[in-house]
Amino acid sequence: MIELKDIKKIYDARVVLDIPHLVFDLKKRYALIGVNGSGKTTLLRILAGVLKPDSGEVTSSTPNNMGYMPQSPYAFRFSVEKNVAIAMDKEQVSKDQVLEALKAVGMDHLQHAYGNQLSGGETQRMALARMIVKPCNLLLLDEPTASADIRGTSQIEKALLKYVDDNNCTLILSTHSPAQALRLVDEVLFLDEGRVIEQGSAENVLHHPKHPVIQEFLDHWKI
Ligand SMILES: Nc1ncnc2c1ncn2[C@@H]1O[C@H](COP(=O)(O)OP(=O)(O)OP(=O)(O)O)[C@@H](O)[C@H]1O
Repeated sequence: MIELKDIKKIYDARVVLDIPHLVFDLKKRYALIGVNGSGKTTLLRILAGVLKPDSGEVTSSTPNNMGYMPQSPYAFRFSVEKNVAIAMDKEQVSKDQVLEALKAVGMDHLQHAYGNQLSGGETQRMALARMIVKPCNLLLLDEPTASADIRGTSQIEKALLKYVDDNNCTLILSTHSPAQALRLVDEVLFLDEGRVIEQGSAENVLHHPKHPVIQEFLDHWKI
């Protein structure tokens, strides 16, 4: 398990993340949901170890071989296939593996294009291929389909689920889409102003929320 104790992140005297205690079960898949600025990225960055909390600690019961995809992934100024291969050590790189990862996210037709000339949705898919080209046991994804269209979203979700199953991997992602959380994860953590205000099965939190803030959030999704 991954355990967070007394985590606080403060910017300009404002507490943007305040998590007294939180446990992630390594066998489960989680979604962080909440409005803009509720602390999803901050929490993911602390879990990934790229941001230090101002207080508290994160501990893990097993060593983590982690993959972290930020909200705006980096695209290098060379080919898409090289952008993906860069995730691996030189001696490990196999062209077939790279192509397979690109195929899984529907990007194989762009393998020779320049990484830095892709659209936003294509860049996101390339970055996801970079994640899934190598095995890991903890995948942290910050809004992995934010720039993808409906077809891209479905391709990414399919590739993600397969990867997580094949690698027995813990998944923690942030999303704005309750429907996506219901498709992908076991548990939802709903964040509001830096606090987890509700946690439970995706079904319970998103179909039977206890907190009025969550109900209001969900009302915006009704069509
Ligand atoms: N480097 C920083 N300096 C000052 N404030 C910051 C910094 N990084 C984040 N914040 C603030 O912390 C709060 C939480 O930001 P965070 O990016 O975690 O939110 P989020 O839930 O991921 O939002 P979004 O849905 O827009 O991605 C926001 O109010 C943001 O303005």
